[in-house]
Amino acid sequence: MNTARQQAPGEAAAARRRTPLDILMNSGLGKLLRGIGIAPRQDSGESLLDLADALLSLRGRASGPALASAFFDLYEASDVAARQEFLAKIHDRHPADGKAIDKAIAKWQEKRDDASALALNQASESVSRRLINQLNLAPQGTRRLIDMREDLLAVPKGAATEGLAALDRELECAFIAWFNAGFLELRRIGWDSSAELLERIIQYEAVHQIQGWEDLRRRVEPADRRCYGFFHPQMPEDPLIFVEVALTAEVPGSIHAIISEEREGIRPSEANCAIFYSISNCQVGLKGIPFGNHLIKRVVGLLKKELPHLRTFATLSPVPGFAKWLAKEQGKDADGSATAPGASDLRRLAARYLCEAKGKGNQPLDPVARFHLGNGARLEAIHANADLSANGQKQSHGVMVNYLYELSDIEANFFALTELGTVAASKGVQSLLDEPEGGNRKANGKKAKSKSKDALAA
Ligand SMILES: CC(C)(COP(=O)(O)OP(=O)(O)OC[C@H]1O[C@@H](n2cnc3c(N)ncnc32)[C@H](O)[C@@H]1OP(=O)(O)O)[C@@H](O)C(=O)NCCC(=O)NCCSC(=O)CC(=O)O
Repeated sequence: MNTARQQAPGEAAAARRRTPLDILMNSGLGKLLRGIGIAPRQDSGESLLDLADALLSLRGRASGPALASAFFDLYEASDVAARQEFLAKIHDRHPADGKAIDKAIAKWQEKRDDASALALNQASESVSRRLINQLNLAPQGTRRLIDMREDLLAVPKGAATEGLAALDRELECAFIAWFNAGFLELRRIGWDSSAELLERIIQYEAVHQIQGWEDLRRRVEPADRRCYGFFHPQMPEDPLIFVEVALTAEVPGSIHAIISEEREGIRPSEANCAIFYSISNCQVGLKGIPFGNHLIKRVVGLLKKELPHLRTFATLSPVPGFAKWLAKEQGKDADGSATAPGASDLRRLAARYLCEAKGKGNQPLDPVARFHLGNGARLEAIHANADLSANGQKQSHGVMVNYLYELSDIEANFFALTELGTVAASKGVQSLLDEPEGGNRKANGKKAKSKSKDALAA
């Protein structure tokens, strides 16, 4: 006998209209919340705050993960304004407990032992950090916290507050610990990887756009092509960062040689070089958590093991800030609309830009140079007409460069950059810098602050 009750007209629609908050409050958890005097209000920015309070007061109880899950259901069903309102208020809602800190300091001054040091540490732990740890217990908690930080980073600069900055610092600190490279899995991504993962690779590629499935296939399937990513156990089909590698006979001087449809493949046994030609961070919410350095070094290690005959590990990299810098040098609008000089002049100017132009903290101005040189690589070669795509022309007048990863030199290169402000550059690049001034160079008499490997070793 069918005992199912017929739904009255409109009942189904009413059920559909029930918000995640209604559902929560009608569940066992809702009863528990009411039992401890917490009754979230309907306005979702406020009810998120109420639910966060409940989570904090339920510390240590078995219902924590279920409540964390309910919190995220409500958070994700809220519009971006309500989500950001919650983020703006939550940190300030729970200021540090000054009395508890004073008491712990007094105890530390009296005893100066491990127990009082630990008590001081606990007393000064921010409530936001506790909340983050509680939320991480929800199903997919880490992934959902990353998305939450993406919301936080999207708050317009004008609306930034100290509370938001403090919450961001707490999230960043938690992520630095959870995404320590030691916990991450390095995996090869191939044509046989899941469709979900491959779709994400197309979406996340930030350097040389992937023009659909066939283009992707050319980058991950042939024996002389590799793609590797770092994965977190909670996000097995969603990479944190990935790098595309070409196995080649020689170090290439143009991107066409690597991604063109007509290129002729080689057998891995014939390859001398592993060329990193595209590395992309994937998760906006993990901004500031560095993975790239570890990824490149781990991939070099892996390839050396698999193909011990490989001699050269280098990149073929864009120079994204070059056209803008050149326009400024030439006194044109800083929109990159400078007239491009001839090829040899371009290489000389690019050498100056990469070795001498400095930004914040006296670091290389170009973001990609900052990344590779900061990893201890050496600026090896500069190529004109190397990226003829519209984007390549716009950002660097077609210039691309090779950074060389010579594992034995990495520490010295890094030291020279950070301690002396000196860019490690090959003899070829050095000679570009030494060419007499002319054309567009401003006569400022500045001496090149870069050294060849040999000069550094001397
Ligand atoms: C290169 C990275 C993996 C480095 O990651 P990090 O975590 O170390 O650094 P980050 O992401 O915080 O970036 C530092 C600052 O540089 C800026 N930045 C980074 N890449 C940029 C680019 N291509 N054009 C303009 N700005 C760029 C960031 O916005 C940020 O600015 P702010 O500090 O103001 O917020 C990543 O930045 C990234 O995915 N970039 C986009 C893709 C890219 O350019 N890849 C490198 C070129 S390919 C390549 O070189 C070959 C290869 O290696 O395979």
